Amino acid sequence: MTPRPLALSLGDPAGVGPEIVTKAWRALRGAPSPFMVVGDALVLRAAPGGAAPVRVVSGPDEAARVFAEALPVLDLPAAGPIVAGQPSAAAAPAIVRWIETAAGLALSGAVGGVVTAPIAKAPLYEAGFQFPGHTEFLAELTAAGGQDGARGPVMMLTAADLRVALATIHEPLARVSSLLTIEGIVNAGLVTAQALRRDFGIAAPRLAVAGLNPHAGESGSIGREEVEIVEPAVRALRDLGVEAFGPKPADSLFHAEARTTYDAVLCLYHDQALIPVKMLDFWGGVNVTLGLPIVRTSPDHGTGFDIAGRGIAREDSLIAAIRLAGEIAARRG
Ligand SMILES: NC(=O)C1=CN([C@@H]2O[C@H](COP(=O)(O)OP(=O)(O)OC[C@H]3O[C@@H](n4cnc5c(N)ncnc54)[C@H](O)[C@@H]3O)[C@@H](O)[C@H]2O)C=CC1
Ligand SMILES: NCC(=O)COP(=O)(O)O
Repeated sequence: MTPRPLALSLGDPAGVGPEIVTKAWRALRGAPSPFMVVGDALVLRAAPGGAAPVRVVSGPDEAARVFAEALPVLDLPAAGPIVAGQPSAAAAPAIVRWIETAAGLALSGAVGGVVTAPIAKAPLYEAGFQFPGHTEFLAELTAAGGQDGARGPVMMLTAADLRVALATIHEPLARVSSLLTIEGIVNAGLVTAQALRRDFGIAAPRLAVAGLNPHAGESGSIGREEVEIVEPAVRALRDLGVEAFGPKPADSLFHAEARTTYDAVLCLYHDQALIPVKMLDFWGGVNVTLGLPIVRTSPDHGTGFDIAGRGIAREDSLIAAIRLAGEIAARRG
């Protein structure tokens, strides 16, 4: 039987997306899990790094059939001109439509999941996009879909032996403290534990919870968030059957020995989570959205406008994202 392909939204066509998608197809064309690009065929044909045979397809079934010979694309052209390295708000409606179409195909079960190539937020905001990123947009698009257990979205990044989940995502640092709540941390912990079991096959996941302040607040003398919010949240998670511990000082949570003591860290803000992942393996890192009715992964890097069009972008992180989406889709059956 031909496997259900993944839908891969092309992301910002002026970024590294078209190049890394083309390179990923070359690397994976013989692999068992095919993908179909939802994007612009003309842009893909012009991608740097060596032309790939691009085939316009009518849907996932045809994509799965042609994948070994050609890069399949569901062609939804963007308003031009598309110039590598020069993002434009004119492309925003197409970028958004590619994500919506991929999510719709996943919700209907026509594809096994969604992989998103990077978008830049600024040109989308200029065109009226209302969401901080894919994570929140996909949560909105799939809000009516059925979901067992706790509901996300929770952003997780994985690299090598490290997984980090985020209690807050794209928030200004000055607002993080006021956004942390016991309920929010408990929900993020439940979503993460559930995903570790269901999507990553870890039967009894261990969850370290990071502190916010230096030394995790030093018993309340360097900040009260740990005592008033994080500790009660960890207790509540334990009462709900999650093997959670913390708050742990974040500066000593990420070295190799510490990483053997947990299956994931629940971090309290964006850079606390993403810096260790990108330090450990920038090229192999993957962004996964947890707690949605669909599977969604993405490379850990952004649009790379500074190198777009030069043929030097690395496809490794996108390949890791495609592989992980295929694995999670297979686990979910
Ligand atoms: N999943 C997504 O959609 C993400 C989107 N972004 C967006 O990307 C835009 C640019 O963000 P930056 O902070 O500049 O991060 P970036 O990841 O685009 O670039 C950081 C550095 O990594 C390099 N780089 C990125 N991808 C590469 C690749 N495939 N191969 C070789 N080098 C690569 C770039 O040249 C740059 O030097 C922002 O608008 C941000 O919102 C950022 C992260 C993830
Ligand atoms: N820093 C991660 C990032 O910007 C990706 O966000 P999203 O588009 O996956 O929500």
